[in-house]
Amino acid sequence: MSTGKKHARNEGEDGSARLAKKVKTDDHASTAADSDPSALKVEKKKRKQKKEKKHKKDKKEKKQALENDGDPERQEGEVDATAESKAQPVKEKTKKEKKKKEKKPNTDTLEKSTPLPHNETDTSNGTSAVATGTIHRNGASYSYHQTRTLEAVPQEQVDNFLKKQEIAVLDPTGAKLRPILQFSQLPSSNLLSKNPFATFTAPTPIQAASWPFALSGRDVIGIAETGSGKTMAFSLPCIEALASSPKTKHSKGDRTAYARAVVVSPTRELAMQTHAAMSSLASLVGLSAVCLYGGASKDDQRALLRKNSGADIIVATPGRLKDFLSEGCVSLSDVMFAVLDEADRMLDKGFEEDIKLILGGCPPREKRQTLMFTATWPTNVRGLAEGFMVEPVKVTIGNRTRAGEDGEGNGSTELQANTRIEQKVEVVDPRGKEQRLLELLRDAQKGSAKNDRILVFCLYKKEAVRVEQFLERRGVRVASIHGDLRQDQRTHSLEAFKSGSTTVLVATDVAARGLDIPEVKLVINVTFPLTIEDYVHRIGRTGRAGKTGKAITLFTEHDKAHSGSLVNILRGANQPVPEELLKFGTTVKKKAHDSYGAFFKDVDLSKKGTKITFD
Ligand SMILES: Nc1ncnc2c1ncn2[C@@H]1O[C@H](COP(=O)(O)OP(=O)(O)OP(=O)(O)O)[C@@H](O)[C@H]1O
Repeated sequence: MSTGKKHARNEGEDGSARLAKKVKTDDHASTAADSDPSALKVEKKKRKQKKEKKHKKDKKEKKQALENDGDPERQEGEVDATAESKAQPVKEKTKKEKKKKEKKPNTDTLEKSTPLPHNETDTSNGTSAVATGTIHRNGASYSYHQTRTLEAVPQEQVDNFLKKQEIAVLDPTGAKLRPILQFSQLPSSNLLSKNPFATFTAPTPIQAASWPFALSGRDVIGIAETGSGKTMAFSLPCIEALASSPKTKHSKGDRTAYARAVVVSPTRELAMQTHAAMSSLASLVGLSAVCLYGGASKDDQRALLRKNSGADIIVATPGRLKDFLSEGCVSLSDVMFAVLDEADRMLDKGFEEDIKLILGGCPPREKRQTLMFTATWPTNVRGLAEGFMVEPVKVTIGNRTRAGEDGEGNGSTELQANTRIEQKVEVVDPRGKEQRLLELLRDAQKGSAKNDRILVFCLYKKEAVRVEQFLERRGVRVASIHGDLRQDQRTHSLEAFKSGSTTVLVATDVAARGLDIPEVKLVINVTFPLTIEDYVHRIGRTGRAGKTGKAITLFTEHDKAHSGSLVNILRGANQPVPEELLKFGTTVKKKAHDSYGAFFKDVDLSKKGTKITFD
C-alpha cells in the first residue's frame, strides 16, 4: 500500500461481513463495481431495488407511526440518525423533531468555517475569549477559542517557548494556533472546572502544542519523547469532545454497546493503564470507559459494556476489540474520536489489518477525529497513517524535524531517544551475558539503592524464562512479564514491581511501550530488540515525566546489524559511543524487521488453534 487515498478506501473494505452490514455508509460501500463495469450494472440495479423497497417500507412505517398516535418516547428511542439506519428501520419523525434537526449544522462534511473575527467574545463560560475557527464532525461542533489570557502573551514569549522546547508544528491548512503555556490558558469547561491537573504545574510541550488543534477537532499526529505526557495529550480533547456532544439514541432493546471514542493500544497492560487514566478524567464529567483486552474473561467485559447501556470510551487491544465487533456486542458506528496510541506499532505489519478493520468500523475519516501519538515515527508507516486522517497537523517535539526549503521543515522526523536517559553500551561475549547482568544488578542495588527498580529486557519469551530462573537461583527478588504467562500472572508481576515488592522485572517487548512505572531507575537490555525504535521505547521506561534515568545495553556480535542506528541514537542524545561498537560499522540498515509486528502481537493463549483441513 502506498498512497493515503488507497488506504482510506480500504478502511471499509476490510470489515467482516457483519461489520460491513452494520456500518455501511457511502464512503464504506466500495465494492467490486468500482473496477468491473458489468458488476457496476448489477450494483446499480440492486441499489434501485433497494431504494424502491425502502420507499415502500417508509410509507408503511409512516402509516404505522400515525397509528401509534405519536408516542414520543418510543419514537425517540428508535430513531437513529447515523449510518446504523441501514440496520434499523427509520421511523417518521414528528414535526417537532424535524424542526430540531433542521436547526443542527450539517455534520456530514468536514467544514472549516472562515475564522471568526478575532475580537469575538466567548461569553458562554464567563471568560473573555477569541474564537479561532469551527469544525463540524459527526454530531459534534468544535469551536476552539484561544483565550484572552493566551492572546495577551507577548509573541516573543511564545516564540521562545517553541524554540526552547523544540516544538515543530506542520499544518497543511496553515492554521496558526498558540501553544497552551499554562493550564489556565485552556478555554474553560465543565471538565476543567473539576481541576484535573492539580498535581501538575504546566502542560508538557506535546500537550501545549497539540491541544489547540485537537480541541479544534483537527486530526493530529503527535510525536514526542517517551514519558512526556502523550496520554493526557489525547485524553483531554477526547473527553472534552464527548462531554460537549449529545449521544445518539438507539432503540431500547438494542444490546449493542455504541462507543463514542475508541483508543487502540498494542498491549494489554498499556490498554489497562490508559483506561485507568482516561476513566478518572472521564468520570469527572459523568462519562465512562471500558477496557477490552485479551487473556481475560469475555463475559466480564461484556457485562461491563452492558452496564449503563455501554461505555462512552473503549480502550482496547485490537484482537479483543475485533472479537467483540464480530460478535456484534460493540459497534463503532457512533465513534467521533479515534486514537491510535503507540501509532507506529499499531500501523506496522502485525497490526495493519486489524487497524483497517477497526477504523473501517468507525464513521469515515471525514466524520470522525483521528489522533495518533508515539515517540517514534518510522517512514514506513507515515503514508498509511495519513490515509486514515484528514489533513493531519503534525506536532513534533525535539530537535529532529529537518528544515525544508520553506524553512518550516519537510516533515522528516529523526528518531530520537529521551535525552535525560544516560545510555551505556557494553560490547560483550554472548556467552557471558547472564553473568554480566548479575554483576550489573548487584552493582546498581548496592547500599541505599537496594530497593531501586530495574527493568531487564530480553528478546525471546524462553530467554526471559531462563534469565528469570538464573536470577532467582542467585537470590534476586525477580518477577517476569512475557507472552507465555497467563494474564493474571502478567498483571501480578507488574503489580509486584510497581509496589516494590519485587525490584527486578524481566520482560520481553510486551513491556517496552507506554508502560508508566514510577521510579524505574535502570533499564538493562540483555538482548537487543528487533528494531531501533523498540530500543528507544525500552529505555524510555526510565527517565519519565522530567526525571533522569539510566540504560545499559549488552551488545554482542549477533546484534551488529543494529550498530549503525544505535550509534546515531547515542550521538543524537550526546551519549558516549564505545570504540568496540564502532567496529561493527556505522551503516544504517533501512529496512525494519519484517516479522516484528507479528512477533510482538499479543496472542490469546486460551484460544484453541484453528484446525486446518485439506479437501
Ligand atoms: N503536564 C504534566 N506535568 C507533569 N507530569 C505529567 C504531565 N502530564 C502527564 N504527566 C505524567 O507523566 C508521566 C508520563 O506520561 P505518559 O505515560 O502519558 O507518557 P507518554 O508520553 O505516553 O510515554 P510513552 O511514550 O512511554 O508512552 C505520567 O506519570 C503522567 O502522569
